[in-house]
Order: sequence, then structure tokens, then C-alpha cells
Amino acid sequence: MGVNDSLSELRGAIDELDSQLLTLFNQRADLAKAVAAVKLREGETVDFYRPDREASVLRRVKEQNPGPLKDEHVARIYRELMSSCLALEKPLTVAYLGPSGTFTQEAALKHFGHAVHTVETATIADIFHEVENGEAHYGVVPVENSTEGVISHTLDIFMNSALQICGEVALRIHHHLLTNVEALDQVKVVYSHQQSLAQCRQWLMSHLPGVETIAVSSNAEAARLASEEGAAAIAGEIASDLYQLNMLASNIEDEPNNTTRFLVIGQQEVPPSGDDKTSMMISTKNIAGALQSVLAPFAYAGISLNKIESRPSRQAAWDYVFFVDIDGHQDDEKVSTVLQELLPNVNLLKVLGSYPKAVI
Ligand SMILES: O=C(O)C(=O)C[C@]1(C(=O)O)C=C[C@@H](O)C=C1
Repeated sequence: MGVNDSLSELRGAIDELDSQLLTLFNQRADLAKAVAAVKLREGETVDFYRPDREASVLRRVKEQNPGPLKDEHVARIYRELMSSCLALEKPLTVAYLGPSGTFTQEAALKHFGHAVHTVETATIADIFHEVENGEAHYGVVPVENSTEGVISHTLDIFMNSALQICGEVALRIHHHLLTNVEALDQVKVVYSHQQSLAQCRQWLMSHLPGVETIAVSSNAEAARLASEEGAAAIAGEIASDLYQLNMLASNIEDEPNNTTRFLVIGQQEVPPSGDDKTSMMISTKNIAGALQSVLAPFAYAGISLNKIESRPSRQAAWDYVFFVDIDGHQDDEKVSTVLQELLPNVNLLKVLGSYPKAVI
């Protein structure tokens, strides 16, 4: 079959393959249902969702993909396929920062696929509460942006939470100016979340100088206000569809690689997937060289440090907690040896979770 065949012959061949794919997809779904039955038989508390297994399935299809389909597109197809298989095992509820149309919802759907049920919350703290109370199985919280840095509020909540980090999601963030007015000179007010206003600061200064900007609780809320009041909002594409606003200017973020990283939180510890990260919270003793003595053992063991952030501990003035991300899983011998070594030198060491690095 190829370019010399007629359109109807080629479409007939596609129909034939689609029928085979449909049979194979459903055979795969039957196997996932059988896996669920085995999980129920073997465990008292059952985690139907297995982030480590999902990451290795996605990595494997990307590695084995012969093309011409792009690796990332094949991974997205499998992302949705596994999401549907998991929904047959156990329908999952995932909490995100609402209202609907926020980037956190987009991140949740990117990570879990569209077969999960997403529930909105009013604040980041509420996402933690929903998961802690069992109202939601998992939650997705923003943690850092490549332009604006860390979302300190999220880190602060981790200090008092027993939840585990089960995964990470990286989302390219495109901001658009959404409004139903016809031209830029008719825009009198721009609503958005403060992070998004900051990410578009240069664009606002050069295209809407002197126009009032108002920070609100989320970009979706900004879009809702813009549609009600005839104002403008900076938000993403989903919000433009949801609130029926035109895109007067697109991709207005100052930094072309503007990316936000989100964390998936839940009640489960994730086993190694083969390519993992570990996030931890460390409180050092208030003595000279304390931070050095915490970081040096990672370097000696050849463990890469991805990130270190400090936050006031809120226990005493000028007392700090460090949030550290490293390469590797807490069950890896190299990592667990260093964690043991650190214990005598710190006031607190709390592993927030080991989880697969983002695959899609
Ligand atoms: O392997 C499992 O544990 C499954 O439940 C199957 C499956 C899949 O569809 O491949 C589905 C859900 C899990 O999160 C991981 C993988």
C-alpha cells in the first residue's frame, strides 16, 4: 500500500488496521482488569495507580517507536490508553487549583490522561486537604516556574503535610491576552494571577503601558471576570474556550521557554522506576559549615543535586529549612547510604517522596 493506491483503497486499509487496533486496545484493557484482580487478591491496601510502571511503559514506547510518528505523540497516545485502562481498574479523582481552565488542571490531565475525574479546589492548601481526607486520590500542585522561581506557598504547606510526592509534571506555559474588545487601545483593565502578570511584565509595559493590572486568585477567574465585565485577562487556551473570549494577542510570555513544574501528591510511596528523583526537606543545625556538611556527601557519592531552595522554618527567627531535589530513588543504595550519613548532622530530614522523572 502506498501513494499509487486510490484514496478508497488506502482508507479501506486504514479501516482494516483500526479494527485490529480496536481489538488490541480492548485486549490490553482486559489485561489491565486482570491486573486489578491480582492487586486486590494480593494486597490489603491497594494502589491501582502505579506511577513507576506508567513511567516505564511510556519510556519503553518512546524508545521502541520506529516512526514516522513522533516519540512524544506516541507517548501521548499511550498516556490516554493507560488512563482508560486504569479507569476500568479504579476511577480516580484528582484535585487541582480551580476554577476549571487553570494550568493546574491542564497539568493534571497531561499527567493522568483524560479518563480521570478532576475536582477543583479554591486554594493550594485545599488540594492537600482533599487528598489527606480521602476526598481525592491525588492532587496536583504548582511548585516552580522557570521565569518567576519557586511557588513558596506550596513548599510551606509541605512542611506540615504527611503526603508523599508521587510524580512531577512539566508544562510549557503559553499566555494569551483574552478579551472580547476589538483592539488593544480599548483595553482598560487586565486581570490575571500575579505569577502570570509577572511572566508577561515586559509585554504589558510595551503593548499596554499605563493600563491597570489586577491580580486575582487564578487565570481562569481572570477570564471569567473579563467575560463578565468586558475587560481583558491573561490566561491559557482552555480558559479562552471555556469563557468564550477571543485571543487578541497570543504567546505574550516574556520568556519563550516559560515552563511550570507541578508535583503530584498522594498517600503512596512509589517504588523505583529506573529514572527517578527524590525531594526532601532538611533543617540544619545553626553552626558554621552546616549547609556544606549536608551537601558535600551527595557530591562525594556522585549524586546530582537538581535544586535547593531555602524557606524560613517558622519555628524561630532566621531559622531555615532547605528543600533539596536529587537524582535517584531513596531505595537506591547510594542514596540511602548518604541519607543515613546525614542524619547525625541535621535537626530534621524528611523525604517528601521518590518519584519518576517526567516522561511526557
Ligand atoms: O501494571 C499495572 O499495575 C496496571 O494496572 C496496568 C496499567 C496499564 O494500563 O499499563 C494501568 C494502570 C497503572 O497505573 C499502571 C499500568
